[in-house]
Amino acid sequence: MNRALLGAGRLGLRHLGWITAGLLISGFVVAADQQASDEARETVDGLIAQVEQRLSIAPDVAMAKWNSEAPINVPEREAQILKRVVEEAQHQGVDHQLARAFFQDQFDASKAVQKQLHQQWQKESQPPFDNPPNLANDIRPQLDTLTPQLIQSLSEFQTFESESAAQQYLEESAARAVANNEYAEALEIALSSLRDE
Ligand SMILES: O=C(O)C(=O)C[C@]1(C(=O)O)C=C[C@@H](O)C=C1
Repeated sequence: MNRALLGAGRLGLRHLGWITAGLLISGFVVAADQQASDEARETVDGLIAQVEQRLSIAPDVAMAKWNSEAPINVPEREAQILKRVVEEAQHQGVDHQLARAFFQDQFDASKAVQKQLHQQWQKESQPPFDNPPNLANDIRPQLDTLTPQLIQSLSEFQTFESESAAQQYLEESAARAVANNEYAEALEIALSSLRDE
């Protein structure tokens, strides 16, 4: 074998070594990913679905307030919810700072949807709606039902949040949900403290 051939052979072997190492490492990474996200996937998807469900109530809130001309921002109602959130979080062993930040995001997301719709209805000179949903009797009780369910999901999420594979899955799943939601910017707000973890 001449020198050139020998050199090419050595180079080939060296490359083969790197390629094999690369394949092995990526194989481990993929395997680790699957293992972690297998269990976390359901929790993450469940939590995102509940966040979307809560946000899907915001147009009803907007309709009720369009008719009643009540303010979009109601700090005393937010404070009342947050008080229960902190109590329930303590009860379920959820970090109350995360719970507070998460619920504040939900309020901010709802307000973003309400503002967007009110601006749109203003432009369209929308008259009051026929049979609007009732804020006190229908809508707020629906939101109150979701509160402990969201805290339960937050508690499950906390067991995975330090796993990078679960975070990565949350990132992918959240991006997908945002891309498919009519109120993308608001959903982005609603998921922001989870993605910061
Ligand atoms: O209950 C209302 O009035 C709402 O607008 C809903 C909601 C919430 O998401 O829970 C959002 C904004 C308000 O500041 C208070 C509460």
